[in-house]
Amino acid sequence: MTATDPVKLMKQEVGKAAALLVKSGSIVGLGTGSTTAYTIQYLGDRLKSGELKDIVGIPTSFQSEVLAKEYGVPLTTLDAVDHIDIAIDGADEVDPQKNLIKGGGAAHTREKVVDYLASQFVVVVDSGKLVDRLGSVFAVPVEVIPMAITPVTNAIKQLGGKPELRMGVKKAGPVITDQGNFVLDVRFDSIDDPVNLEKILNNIPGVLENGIFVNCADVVLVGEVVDGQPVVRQL
Ligand SMILES: O=C(CO)[C@H](O)[C@H](O)COP(=O)(O)O
Repeated sequence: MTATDPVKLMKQEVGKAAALLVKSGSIVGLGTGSTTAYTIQYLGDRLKSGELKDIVGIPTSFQSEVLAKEYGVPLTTLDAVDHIDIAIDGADEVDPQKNLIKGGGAAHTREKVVDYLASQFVVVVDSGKLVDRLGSVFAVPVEVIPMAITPVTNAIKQLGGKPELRMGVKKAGPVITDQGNFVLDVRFDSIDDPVNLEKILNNIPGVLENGIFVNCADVVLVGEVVDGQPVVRQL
């Protein structure tokens, strides 16, 4: 089925383009979000047609696990493999140095584990995700263990951030991550040094992981619509 909404169309094309990069016999990191949902679907299609064989996926969330099962992509765990050949994952912001903000789906902790382990990390985004500077549009998601939410909130305010507890949709109360934690979405006036900010945030006791991904992406595929037609280019 082909999407008609332009953003969905971009996500579909770029998700499919990334699925075509996967070779038979690969161990594949399966990202989270609406773009990688298309990747997982196309991986399943390629497996069903016999064009692709013997791949196993490592999911980065319950969402990607459920989708992989739905589309027939066999799964494994990090305990059973010694490497990941390729990881394909979305992002909420991408800067010109290929630094990312991730975690729109509150999956950034598992995503960071899988994406950093991969020999090749391919990012799939629609063109609306490209920014000159991280933090321009999207807040930085920070996963926090629940008992530390107050001191972590205070520490982030001391750093000049504006934290907001992420609330559930169709669920009363805060979002609970796949690990059972809370997420603070933190706005900063300007992120001048993402490398340093990533470390500083992770050094606050009670923080599990934040959504700044630096020096990690190998390839960024960008979906665009040109003259009404979806095209994919490499950043
Ligand atoms: O980081 C993520 C989930 O934690 C997603 O990859 C990111 O939010 C992009 O999602 P989408 O493809 O739906 O725009």
